[in-house]
Amino acid sequence: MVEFKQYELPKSGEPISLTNGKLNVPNNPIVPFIEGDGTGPDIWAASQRVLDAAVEKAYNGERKIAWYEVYAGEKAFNKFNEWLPEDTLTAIKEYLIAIKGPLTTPIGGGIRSLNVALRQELDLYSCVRPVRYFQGVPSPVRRPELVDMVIFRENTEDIYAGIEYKAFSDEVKKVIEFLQNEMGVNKIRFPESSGIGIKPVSEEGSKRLIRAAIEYAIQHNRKSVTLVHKGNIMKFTEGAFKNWGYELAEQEYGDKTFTWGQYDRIKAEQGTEAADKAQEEAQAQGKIIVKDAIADIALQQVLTRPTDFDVIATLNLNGDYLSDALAAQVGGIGIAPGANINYVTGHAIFEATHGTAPKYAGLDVVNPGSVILSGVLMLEHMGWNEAADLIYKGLEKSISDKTVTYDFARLMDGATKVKCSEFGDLIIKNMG
Ligand SMILES: NC(=O)C1=CN([C@@H]2O[C@H](COP(=O)(O)OP(=O)(O)OC[C@H]3O[C@@H](n4cnc5c(N)ncnc54)[C@H](OP(=O)(O)O)[C@@H]3O)[C@@H](O)[C@H]2O)C=CC1
Ligand SMILES: O=C(O)CCC(=O)C(=O)O
Ligand SMILES: [Mg+2]
Repeated sequence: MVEFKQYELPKSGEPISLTNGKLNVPNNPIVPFIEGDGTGPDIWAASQRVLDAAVEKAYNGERKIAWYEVYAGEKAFNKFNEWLPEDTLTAIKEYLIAIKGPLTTPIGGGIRSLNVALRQELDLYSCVRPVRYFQGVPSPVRRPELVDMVIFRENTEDIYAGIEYKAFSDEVKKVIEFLQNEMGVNKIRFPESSGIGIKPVSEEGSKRLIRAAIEYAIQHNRKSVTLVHKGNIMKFTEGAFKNWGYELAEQEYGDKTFTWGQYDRIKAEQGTEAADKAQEEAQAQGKIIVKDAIADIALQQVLTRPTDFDVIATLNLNGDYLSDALAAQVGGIGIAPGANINYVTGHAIFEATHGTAPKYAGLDVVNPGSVILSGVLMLEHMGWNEAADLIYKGLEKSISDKTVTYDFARLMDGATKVKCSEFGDLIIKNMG
C-alpha cells in the first residue's frame, strides 16, 4: 500500500498497473493531475470537464476517471513550502499515468525547471509530440493539411541535465582550469568571463529514444523516421546520436527498416542507381526509411517540404525548438499536445507543449486545446478510444463553427471569440 508523507490517499478509484508491458486500466482509474501555474488553473478546469464528459458519454457512466490532485510549482509552494513535494513523485510512480498543466521556470537563476525535474526523476525518456492539422484551423502556411509529424524528443539528457557553471564562480574557474590544463583546450575565447554548460548524450539514452520512435513508426504504419541532429558541429554528442540511430535500426530492426547508412554503403560500392533501387525496393516492401537531417536545414524543410517528414527522433534541445516551430504550422501552441513516456516502466505524464502564458493568467481566455488534446493522447494510451474520438469530434465541430478562443479568432475571418471555459463547454456540446 502506498504511503504519502503529506497527501491524503485518493478517496476513490483503483490504480492502473502494467503487466508484461501491457497496461491494465480499471473502469475507475486513479489519475493524478497537476493543475499548473499561470493559465494552468483556467485550462485545467476546462480540460477536466471535457475529459469527464467524453468518458461519461462514451461509456454511459460505466467508466469514470478518479482524479487525484497532486502538487508542483506555485500551488505546492504555497501549500507545502516545497516546489515539488516527494509525494507527487510517489503518487505518479504508484498510479503510473498522470496529466499536468504548465509550470513556471524562472530565467537566468532561481529553481531549475520542475517540468524537466519530473521527466528526469521518473525517467520519462520519450517526449512524444504529435503535430497534425485540424480542418479550419488558421495557419501561416499554404498547405497545413500536409503536416502530419510525430516528434520523439529525448527527454532526460543533453543540456537539460543542468550541468552548468556560472561565470566568475569558483566552480567555473575549476572547470576552465581543468579544460585548459588537463584537456589541452585552448579555444575558450574569453576564459575569464565565461559560464560553462556541459551536454551529456549517451548511447543508452539515444538508442532507447530512437527505439521508441521506430516502434511507434512500425505500430502506426509510418513511412520514415528522421534523426534530426547537429552532428556536423557536435560530433560526439549529436553526431553520435545519428550513428547510434543507424546502428540500432540495422541491428534491431533490420527486417523492418532501410537506413541511409545502408544507402551510402551501397552507393559507395555499387553506385547511386543501385542505392536508389535498394531504397525503392525497401519502400515497396513496406520498410521504414530511417534517414537523418541536420537540425538547421530540418527547421526549413519541415516548412517547405512537410511530406518528407513523418516520425522525427531528436535530442532534447532540438526537440524543444522543433515542437514550438512545428506547432505554428498547424494553428499554434494553443493546440499542441504531448506526452512524456517511459515505455519500459509504463510511467507517463501527459502535458501541453506550451508554457504558463503568464500575461493571460486568471483571465479565462487562452486555448485549452493543448491540454485537452494531451488528455486525448492519454485516453488513447489507456485504450479509451471511444472517448478520445468524441473529443476530436467536439473540437472539429467547434472549429468549423468558428467559435474559438482568441488565438484562432484573431486569424480567422468571421469568427466568434469565446473564453477558455466556453470553448471547453462547446467541445462538450459538439460531441453530439
Ligand atoms: N512544460 C511546461 O510546463 C512549459 C513551461 N514553460 C514555462 O512557461 C513560462 C512562460 O513561457 P513562455 O516562453 O512565455 O511560453 P508560453 O508557451 O507560456 O507562452 C508564449 C505565448 O504562446 C501563446 N500561448 C501559450 N499558451 C497558449 C494557449 N493555451 N492558448 C493560446 N496561446 C497560447 C501566447 O501567445 P500570444 O502572446 O501570441 O497570445 C503566449 O504569450 C516560462 O516560465 C517557461 O519556462 C514553457 C514551456 C513549457
Ligand atoms: O520547463 C520549462 O520551463 C520549459 C519546458 C519546455 O519548453 C518544454 O517542455 O517544451
Ligand atoms: Mg518548449
